[in-house]
Amino acid sequence: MQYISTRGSAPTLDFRAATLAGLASDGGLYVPAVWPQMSAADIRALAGLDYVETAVRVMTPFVAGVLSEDELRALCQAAYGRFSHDAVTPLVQLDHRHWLLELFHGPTLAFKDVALQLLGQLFEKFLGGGGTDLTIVGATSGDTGSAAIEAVAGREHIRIFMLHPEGRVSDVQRRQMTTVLAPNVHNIAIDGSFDDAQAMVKRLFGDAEARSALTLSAVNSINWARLMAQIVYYFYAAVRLGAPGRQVAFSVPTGNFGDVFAGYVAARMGLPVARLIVATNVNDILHRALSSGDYSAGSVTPTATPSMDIQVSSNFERLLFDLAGRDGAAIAGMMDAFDRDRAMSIPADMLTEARGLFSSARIDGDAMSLALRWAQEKGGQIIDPHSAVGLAAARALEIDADIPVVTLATAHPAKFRDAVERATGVRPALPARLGNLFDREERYERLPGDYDAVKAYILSEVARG
Ligand SMILES: Cc1ncc(COP(=O)(O)O)c(C=O)c1O
Ligand SMILES: N[C@@H](CCOP(=O)(O)O)C(=O)O
Repeated sequence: MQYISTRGSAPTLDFRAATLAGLASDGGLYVPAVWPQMSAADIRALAGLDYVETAVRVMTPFVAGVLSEDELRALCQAAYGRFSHDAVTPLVQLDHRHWLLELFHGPTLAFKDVALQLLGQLFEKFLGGGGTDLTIVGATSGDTGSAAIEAVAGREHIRIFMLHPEGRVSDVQRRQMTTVLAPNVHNIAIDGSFDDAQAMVKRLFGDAEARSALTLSAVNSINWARLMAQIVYYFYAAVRLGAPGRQVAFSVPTGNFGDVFAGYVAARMGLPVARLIVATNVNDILHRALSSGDYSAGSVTPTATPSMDIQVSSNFERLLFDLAGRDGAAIAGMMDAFDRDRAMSIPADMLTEARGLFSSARIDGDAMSLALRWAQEKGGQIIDPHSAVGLAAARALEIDADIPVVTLATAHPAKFRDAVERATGVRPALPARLGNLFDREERYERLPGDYDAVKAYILSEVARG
């Protein structure tokens, strides 16, 4: 499989090179040159397979030419052997038509582990012979940070710098990052939003001085390998609910558009996805884009769902690329204009096509709390606020009654104990696997929301060795 950039002018790469590159050199995002296809028979054959075997069948075409099926299987076994549930991503039924897909049974209790545990293995495999020292620079609104740090802490040939918006992640999320004291881990709290942090990361990739001093890679969902691993659980869930003989709808709490884009890829590969519901909090750029074509970024409003406090959704570019007929030059033009104006209008024909599969809803704090209580009272589940945004959207939108609706439960409720307690009266206990999180020493650097200051810090830390 070859990978091409959404902006059309970066070199075409194989899976290994695309994974190590993270972001394309023209500022675009890598996508497979073609979407692999799974026939109804291929999908039917997934019935009864465990998570690892499902992962191998779904991901093999994406790694073709770089990893054999057996190599991929070994990496998946190592990655998913660290999950606390045998099913890796179990389905839980809430009522006659609503289901939760629990994606938080990995080491850091959020869906990010599903991809980042595998990405850690891939980095190790690709750098195994030594030679290259990789500098990973990432931005997090809370969950990617700890999952990425967990996946690479202590690994040789890798250094990670993780930027988070100071004061805008939960105390559990912050401590999951800042109490990892491995020498290759650098946490940076910036004065700004996740969007500011993400913009700095992307700018670094385009900075000639930084590129000559560092071999950069990415752990955010701008890295294709992140999304590839997330496609698997759409197949795993849908097959358990009757695919390919039955359509399934998914509701996805959305921020950077990575998780729901993985669902889009599953649909493009042949999975019978009736609808993908893009559920946003009040930072609703994606809801506005999909409902009215208005893709304009306002400022970020802090909410009880901090991981989704995002206004510039990187992976939306990957959808636009497909909607524009894979015209890289057109996307480069659109994205340049967006960078300049922080706003764009989605052309009507592209919007109509997107709406054939995507619906959207904006869920405010009250609706989120109501969904938390509904899950508690009707479904017997204490869920996290992000998952509640997805559930609220799933219940608000009309989907044919015979189609099961799966809400992606993206984080464990214990990561957001205060918000869950406010809505439900229940304070979720921290799972034992987090250990003595609140007794451990924290270490992080505080920096202004200034690109030059962040770049100087990264370059000086790398130079110190
Ligand atoms: C708990 C949680 N839910 C939902 C999201 C949104 O996912 P995405 O950014 O892939 O849209 C995130 C962060 O990305 C998250 O951490
Ligand atoms: N919600 C994320 C934000 C970064 O998204 P990513 O999926 O692109 O890494 C977080 O928790 O950090």
